[in-house]
Amino acid sequence: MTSSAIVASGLKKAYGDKVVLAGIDLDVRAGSVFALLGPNGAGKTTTVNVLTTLASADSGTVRVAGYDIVSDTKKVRAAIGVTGQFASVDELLSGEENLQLMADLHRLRGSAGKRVVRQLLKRFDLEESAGKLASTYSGGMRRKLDLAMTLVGRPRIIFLDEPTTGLDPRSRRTMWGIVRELVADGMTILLTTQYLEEADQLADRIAVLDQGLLVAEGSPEQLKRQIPGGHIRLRFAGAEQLGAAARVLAGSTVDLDALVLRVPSDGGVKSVRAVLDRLDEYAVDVEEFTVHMPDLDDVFLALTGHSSTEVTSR
Ligand SMILES: Nc1ncnc2c1ncn2[C@@H]1O[C@H](COP(=O)(O)OP(=O)(O)OP(=O)(O)O)[C@@H](O)[C@H]1O
Repeated sequence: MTSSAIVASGLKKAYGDKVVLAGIDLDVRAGSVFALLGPNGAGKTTTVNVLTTLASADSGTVRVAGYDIVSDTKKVRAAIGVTGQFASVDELLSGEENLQLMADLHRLRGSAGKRVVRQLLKRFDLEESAGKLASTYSGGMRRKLDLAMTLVGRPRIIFLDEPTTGLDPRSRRTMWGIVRELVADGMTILLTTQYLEEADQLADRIAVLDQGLLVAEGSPEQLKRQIPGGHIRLRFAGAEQLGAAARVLAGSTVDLDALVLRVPSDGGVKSVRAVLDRLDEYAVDVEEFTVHMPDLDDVFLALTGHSSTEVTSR
């Protein structure tokens, strides 16, 4: 039997006239990663704030770790960890001091506290910088420290609000590795993200949030099936070259005005090479070449009929 770590039903919230959550239902299985995917302003942070008891909903019910967030707030708080977009790291303390502070807050006294701090510094590869002020840390290090601080309390459920926004690709991959380890340890993770790739990489289930409503929910595979695949975009110097390319590349679509040809592709080296080889074989010259993988915009266009940046008034 699988149990639910988070169950939300009919969540609504408005700030004045502005409806931010318009009736959200969620069911997050224990031990899984659930991604809430949406553009800026979709309501991701507000959802996390409500689920973590930081903000109250206007209506709807939520149970987290089996407890009602309104009548059992303390028990909910004891079961969860929250890592936000604006880290709770104290810049004027060292990494080690920040962790020690959390250990003190969780009443892990003496050697027990020191042991936890040491273990977390090691696990997050922060030992070398343990004594340095957090203000000197890079964005990636700060996120790691923030997450490490969350883990001091041994939460069963972790909320990660945009854990990799603003990080370079390498730090992003490190963070993904950490998330996978946490799940392997049996934790439940609800993360919010603006990146389809991140949700795809990490999540068992993805819910797409658009203007306070869930417009789709499913496994990454189910969701991607609804989205047009990747393609290679080729731009030519003239209509003649464009026409020649269109004749030799099966399944391509022509944009005559832009002198552009779109060729369906998974973006992999093999399929890219096959396209270039074919053009070479027929001596067709290409002006510009880009590989396009589906992103949040493609998801939104496919699911909602509008782009992720297009704001419509409710
Ligand atoms: N305290 C508040 N008062 C008024 N409006 C708010 C408040 N908090 C959020 N909003 C509005 O609610 C909407 C949703 O915000 P929210 O932060 O939940 O979105 P988000 O999906 O997390 O976006 P982001 O990626 O930018 O954090 C936005 O239009 C925002 O301006």
